[in-house]
Amino acid sequence: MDIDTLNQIKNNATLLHDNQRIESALSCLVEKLTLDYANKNPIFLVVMNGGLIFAGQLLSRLKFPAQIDYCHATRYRGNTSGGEIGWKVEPHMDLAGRHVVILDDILDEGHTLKAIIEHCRSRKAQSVKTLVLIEKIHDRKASPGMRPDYCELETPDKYVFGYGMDYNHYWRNSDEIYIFNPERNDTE
Ligand SMILES: O=P(O)(O)OC[C@H]1O[C@H](OP(=O)(O)OP(=O)(O)O)[C@H](O)[C@@H]1O
Ligand code: HPA
Repeated sequence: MDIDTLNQIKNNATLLHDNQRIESALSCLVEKLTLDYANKNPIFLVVMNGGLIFAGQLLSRLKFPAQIDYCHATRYRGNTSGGEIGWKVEPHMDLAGRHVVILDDILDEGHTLKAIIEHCRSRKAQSVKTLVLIEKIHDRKASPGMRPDYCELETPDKYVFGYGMDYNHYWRNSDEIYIFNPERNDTE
């Protein structure tokens, strides 16, 4: 995609959460995680690539000891609708007996988190919780009623990008979250 088109995608998008809103969501999450994990020696398992920005901004604010690992499972591959989940990198650390918090950018249909939760349980984690920046509201969840354990932001059932979430592999670097407007672009 050329640079003009990519700039147009962002100019034609609708701002959903500005940086101030995201910062206050991060502050709430820091409070909750501190209450729940300060004495638990947790592992934050970051789901690449989408969890990268959120993890960097959030985890550096935590004032208690924690370990960070990552994994990479993908099902969108730059598209705006998901396919089969594929593991690219499994968690490296020994999860047995540990409190694991899976950190990702978005819970959309939830197939990604569901697969990672099952993986952590199969490796005998003592507890497994989910922490996402944003939750998409619709009734197509991988398990009916599936919700993240920690999350402060919501989006309607639209494709969103920014703050780790990509449009066609771009714009993860935006510090705000936007709704993609397909009708204003001739890309899809
Ligand atoms: O709830 P779901 O419907 O499963 O979708 C959420 C997942 O999709 C995105 O990852 P993607 O597959 O695009 O990989 P990426 O992070 O490498 O872009 C996002 O980062 C989540 O991990
Ligand atoms: O709305 C989305 N935006 C970016 N990545 C995603 N992965 C699942 N849903 C989305």
